[in-house]
Amino acid sequence: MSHAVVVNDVYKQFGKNEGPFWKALFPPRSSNGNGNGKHGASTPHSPFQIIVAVDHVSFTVEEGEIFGILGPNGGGKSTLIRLIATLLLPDKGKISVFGYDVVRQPLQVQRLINRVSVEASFFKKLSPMENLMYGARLYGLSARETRKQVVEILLRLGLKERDIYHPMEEMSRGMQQKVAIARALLSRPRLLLLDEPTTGLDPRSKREVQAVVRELREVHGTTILLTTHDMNEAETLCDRIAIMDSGRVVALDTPAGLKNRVRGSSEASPTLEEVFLELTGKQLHNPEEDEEA
Ligand SMILES: Nc1ncnc2c1ncn2[C@@H]1O[C@H](COP(=O)(O)OP(=O)(O)OP(=O)(O)O)[C@@H](O)[C@H]1O
Repeated sequence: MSHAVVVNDVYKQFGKNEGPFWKALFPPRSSNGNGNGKHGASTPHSPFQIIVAVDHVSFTVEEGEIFGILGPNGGGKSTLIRLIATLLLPDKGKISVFGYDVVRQPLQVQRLINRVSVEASFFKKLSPMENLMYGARLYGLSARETRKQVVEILLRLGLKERDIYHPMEEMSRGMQQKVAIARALLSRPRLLLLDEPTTGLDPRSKREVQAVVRELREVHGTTILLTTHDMNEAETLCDRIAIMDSGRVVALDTPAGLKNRVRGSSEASPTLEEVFLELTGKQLHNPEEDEEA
């Protein structure tokens, strides 16, 4: 197997301006002015807060693997995906996708990947078919072939035939998420980046999306890198899981390997939830539970 993604000692921070711009021009003498090196730190008088989103992360994803990044809100998962997708530049470290460097060879990388995120944008007055035909033109695909493919993919993802021709604004978020996945599949990416692909979906839609992810790997050998808050999803879908917390990878292993690490003397197999708690000392916060409550 060859490497699909190599992430080597990658670091990314964001600076958040917390006050009027002129304060940044006259930092108080007593502070260092930028809170550098500290996680989410700011000095008492500093208008800037430095947030370390990705903190010296390294891992490798093999071709054909389903690799999960599991972690709580703000853990750095989306930033990592956006770095791999060439949408952000790393401050330090190197990332390559099928041997191409994301900073020096972004076009080559972009031809091989596609990304689905929760904030996927569509022309809401247009139907899934119209949106996907528009996307297909951007990818340079033929209209006739694409029309057939769009129907096939959307039905496979659980949409009804009539939904394919209705305005997107009349669709649930779950259905829109499926259309976003369908759009990404049109370009037949070698690497599919799925940023929380099933967040907000009902259990049935979740299963449909997960089945398509598995099928993509089985039938087309697509490499899939996904982020999730969902322990069950990570366990059922992923060959390996990197647990990310506060920008760092705190563990990386197969689901079984992760469980073995914290098995201890007890015979019972721990849940991944328990593994997360053991490794980070925190509960994994799941926003969907809040929504459901
Ligand atoms: N463009 C940005 N500007 C400033 N801070 C940012 C930016 N993008 C992300 N951050 C911060 O970086 C940290 C990591 O965010 P990120 O979105 O990568 O986490 P996440 O694990 O994907 O969380 P979530 O599940 O909520 O999306 C957070 O503290 C976030 O507020």
